[in-house]
Amino acid sequence: MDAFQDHYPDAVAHCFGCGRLNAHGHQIKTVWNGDETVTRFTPEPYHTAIPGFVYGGLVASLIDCHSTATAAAAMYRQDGRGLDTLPPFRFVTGSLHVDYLKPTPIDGALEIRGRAVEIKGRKVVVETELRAGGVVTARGTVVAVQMPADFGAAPPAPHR
Ligand SMILES: CCCCC/C=C\C/C=C\C/C=C\C/C=C\CCCC(=O)SCCNC(=O)CCNC(=O)[C@H](O)C(C)(C)COP(=O)(O)OP(=O)(O)OC[C@H]1O[C@@H](n2cnc3c(N)ncnc32)[C@H](O)[C@@H]1OP(=O)(O)O
Repeated sequence: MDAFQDHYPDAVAHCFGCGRLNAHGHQIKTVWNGDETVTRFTPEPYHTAIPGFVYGGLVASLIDCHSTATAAAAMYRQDGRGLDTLPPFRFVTGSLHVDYLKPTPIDGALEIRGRAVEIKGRKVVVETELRAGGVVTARGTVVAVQMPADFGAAPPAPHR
């Protein structure tokens, strides 16, 4: 199944967390599962905080990009539009809040699930949980805001 990020136009596909054109990034892939969205990501040994556990910044960035993708997808779904239709909805992070509930083990796949809980004007609030081995280890809230027209005016980053 196509992931949301597969539909991002090239000009906005360089994000470290979710850009398919960023060879050094996470390149997360998010899909619908009913009313929720799901991303799976397997951390590498170099994503370590304390040996055996995932660096909190990685957890935050997974929640961040999963949630901005969820915001865009929720807006398309609300408008009854396909992901390839124009004009594209482009979201950036206005606010990212993460509660680290338990240490996140590094030895296995992480599952990130999100839900749009508010859509108002250009703003979507997304609540997201990250699980390791079925246990919720972090919970996040993201306020995603549709990009102002001038935000993406810079040329694409050179990393491919
Ligand atoms: C399913 C997809 C298919 C295809 C999609 C197609 C295209 C999508 C393409 C690409 C996606 C784009 C890029 C990749 C995605 C994500 C990247 C990952 C995330 C990041 O790495 S991204 C970098 C970090 N990010 C920034 O660099 C933002 C810097 N910042 C700003 O550029 C402005 O600050 C901005 C734009 C955020 C707001 O500015 P603004 O002037 O537009 O805001 P404005 O005042 O109009 O507010 C409007 C409503 O948002 C609320 N609001 C605003 N800010 C808030 C905050 N901080 N906290 C709580 N609520 C907030 C207001 O309260 C109001 O809500 P209300 O109406 O309810 O009062």
